[in-house]
Amino acid sequence: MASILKKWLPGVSSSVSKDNDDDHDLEYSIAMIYDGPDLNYSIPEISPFKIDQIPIASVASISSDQFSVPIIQPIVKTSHTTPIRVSNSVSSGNDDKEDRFFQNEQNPTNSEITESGSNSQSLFSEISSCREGDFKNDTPRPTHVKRPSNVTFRDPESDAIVVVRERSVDYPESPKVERTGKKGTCYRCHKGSRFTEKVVCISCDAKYCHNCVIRAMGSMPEGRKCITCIGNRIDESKRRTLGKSSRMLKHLLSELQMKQMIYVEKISEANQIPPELVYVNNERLNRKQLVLLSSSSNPPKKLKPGFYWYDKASGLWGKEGKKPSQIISPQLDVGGDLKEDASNGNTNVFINNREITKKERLILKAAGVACEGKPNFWVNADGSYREEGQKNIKGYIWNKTATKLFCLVLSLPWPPNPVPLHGEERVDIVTQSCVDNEKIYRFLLVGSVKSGTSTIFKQAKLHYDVPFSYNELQNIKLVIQSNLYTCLGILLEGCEKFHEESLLQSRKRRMVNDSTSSAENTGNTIETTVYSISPRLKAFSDSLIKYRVSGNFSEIFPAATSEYASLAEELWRDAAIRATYDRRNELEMLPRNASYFLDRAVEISKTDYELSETDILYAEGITLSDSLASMEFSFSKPIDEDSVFPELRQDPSFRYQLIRVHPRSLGENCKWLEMFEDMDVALFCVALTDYDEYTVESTGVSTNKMLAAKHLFENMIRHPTFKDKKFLLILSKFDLFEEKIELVPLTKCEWFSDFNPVITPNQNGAYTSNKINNTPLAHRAFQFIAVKFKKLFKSVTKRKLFVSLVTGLEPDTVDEALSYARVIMACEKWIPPSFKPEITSTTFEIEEASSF
Ligand SMILES: Nc1nc2c(ncn2[C@@H]2O[C@H](COP(=O)(O)OP(=O)(O)OP(=O)(O)O)[C@@H](O)[C@H]2O)c(=O)[nH]1
Ligand SMILES: [Mg+2]
Repeated sequence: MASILKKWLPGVSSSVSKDNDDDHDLEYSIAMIYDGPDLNYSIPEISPFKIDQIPIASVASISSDQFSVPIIQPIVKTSHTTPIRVSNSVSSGNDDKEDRFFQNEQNPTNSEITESGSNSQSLFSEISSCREGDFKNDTPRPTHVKRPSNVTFRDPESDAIVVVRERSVDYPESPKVERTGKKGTCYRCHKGSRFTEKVVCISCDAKYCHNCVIRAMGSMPEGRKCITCIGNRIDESKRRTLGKSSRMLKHLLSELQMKQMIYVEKISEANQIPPELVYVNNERLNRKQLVLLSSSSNPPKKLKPGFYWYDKASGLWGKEGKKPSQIISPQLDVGGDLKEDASNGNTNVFINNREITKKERLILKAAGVACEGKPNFWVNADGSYREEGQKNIKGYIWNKTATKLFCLVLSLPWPPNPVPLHGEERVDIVTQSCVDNEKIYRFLLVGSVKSGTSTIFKQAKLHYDVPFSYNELQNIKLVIQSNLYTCLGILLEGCEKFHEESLLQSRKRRMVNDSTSSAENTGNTIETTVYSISPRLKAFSDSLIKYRVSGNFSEIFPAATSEYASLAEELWRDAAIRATYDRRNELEMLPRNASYFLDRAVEISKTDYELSETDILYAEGITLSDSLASMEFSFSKPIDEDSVFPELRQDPSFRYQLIRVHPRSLGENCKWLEMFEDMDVALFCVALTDYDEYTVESTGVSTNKMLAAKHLFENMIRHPTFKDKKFLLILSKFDLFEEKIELVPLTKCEWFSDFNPVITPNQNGAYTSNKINNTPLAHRAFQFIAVKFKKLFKSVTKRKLFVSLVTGLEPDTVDEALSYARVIMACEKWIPPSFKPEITSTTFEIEEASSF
């Protein structure tokens, strides 16, 4: 490239550098120095990274097929430049408007561009003489748009003048921290040198050494950011490093903590691209469109603020004014209409109304497409093309080896799945995936709050022999130990409440009895003392109540837990607490398994306390932060020999991953579900017992938990990333449900108000309360709930919902549910539609039409 320039312009020296900014977009940045009589610009050899600092001389990123004689112009700032072809009568209306759009105080004035030659001058003058106010109103003007720099060239083939135009989005920089120490040292302790390994804050660029990083960044709720930067946007130049692991952090954090850090760094709201900085086909995106774009099955790679064009029919995608860089998911409802000049092609050949570039024309030729005349091809996502106005498909662009070769050579994108899947080819692919035992199949486990997802996750770990990590066990221990004190706190609160109630009652009685005998008063005094805690335990009880309020264990109980164990046990044995525990049904907050742990207070508080399997299962949670837990496993047994899925008989070699996410981590309206787009089956867990329970939201509104679960379910199945996913509904806590349904009618939940089991007499003519047509009431109610969810799912997705009944404390039911998920996935993935057997929609069949 440099030698070509020298040949054409003897007075011009140049330096050429590769711009590796985009995977598919290898281009050359050229800095030119013209040393002619009128101009005296002199720039030493420059590195591509310093291009921005060059005050004069044009630095352009140009494609090899689009220039002839460079004419030098001053520039203000360059990051990306875009060649557009214009005729002497200057640009089209749209170009006009766009260039007006770029005018601001930074623009070079007309006088600054006089060196550009008369053609380009008149062109530029005409563009810049348009008033900014004329710009299209429906596209809001970004407040931080940098002005384009322009370079004009003469096209060798057409003699037309080519203007290289730049458009880039500007945005408020994240504040950079000021270094107080020497260059290369740690920003906190000022020790070390530039060779010391450091972790960099993705927002302010501060760098911390091994000793300081945790102190400076704390628990990293938004990933690698200083505590003071939490909530700040990230430095855009670091966007590509988001979610990348760091060697130093790997040593400092546990595997799980590392995973969580990576996860939150990727999903935190503050770290996302502001949608208003992304333009597609000249239209600014909103949050919904950005999520749609980035959660599509094939999203733009390394998306960053900027201007892009997108061909919705074919999925072709590129930076504005440039050749396509990728083929993304087609038919996404983002951006405006594709413009003819979106990629600045100059070939007279059009694809879906866009004039293509010369490189693309080569691809068409390689695919055997006749490009004579001024053809306009309609190209679909599968590569099929037809000529404008014609019905018949003329052929496929992407299924030729030559096309692929040309795409590789010309750095043009190649579709992710170019072969049309039909006939024999499809069967080959099916067979291929069956032997592909390297791949991991992923199940995402999500559920409403306290639906039992952690219990299922832990049960699966125990059942499939997946060891708990040291950290997980420590976390569970900590949860159990702090729960012990939480339960005691709940009991104490209850105790106080009952004490006050009985005081009030005895006062009332005393007033009534004042006129009667004094003997009865003695009895009332005894009643109030039942709920009085022994004075010896007063200080400890006060601390427990404080802990209930603050939730900060180490602050309230600074010594080791073992120090308080005997006090905890003594309190648990106290008569007042016992009397309160007898009324535990009135204490909503008290977990059912409280006595299991309280009975063993001393043992649990010991430092060498060893967890049993039951302890693990009964303990709430799996991670302290409750955000994300993941395990890999293999099924212990293959699918039955007589199974309809022979492909799965070799199954033990396949690996599966179960990922449990707390709904809180999915954000409002499950917006972060897009992170889990590569999941094979979504397991949605609902506790059957939720139907008569309530949750109080942050707004103070109390909502029925079953309706809250329904709401979460709807959000998930409507989410663009999950709308085509297989769903398995897990209805959990069946053991508790069996007990509850006998006492509390299902109609307590308004969604189930039409549950009206027809109770028919048994063979002896007798009516039994707990059996309907010989089906236990709990099963009938379960089926009713399952059908409610199935109907809801069908109405939204037009597809079938699979349902499984689970008791988290029973390993077999958990195994059954996960095995069922495997069958559902296998059926979807590997069995060609024509061979697909009908799988039942529940682990045991539901008669949808039957009366309840
Ligand atoms: N009896 C019984 N208890 C269960 C069952 N499943 C869960 N539990 C209990 O219900 C409580 C909540 O269960 P978790 O597994 O922690 O529920 P979760 O979905 O993780 O809830 P979050 O902490 O909100 O995420 C725990 O005390 C469990 O021991 C079950 O099938 N039967
Ligand atoms: Mg939990």
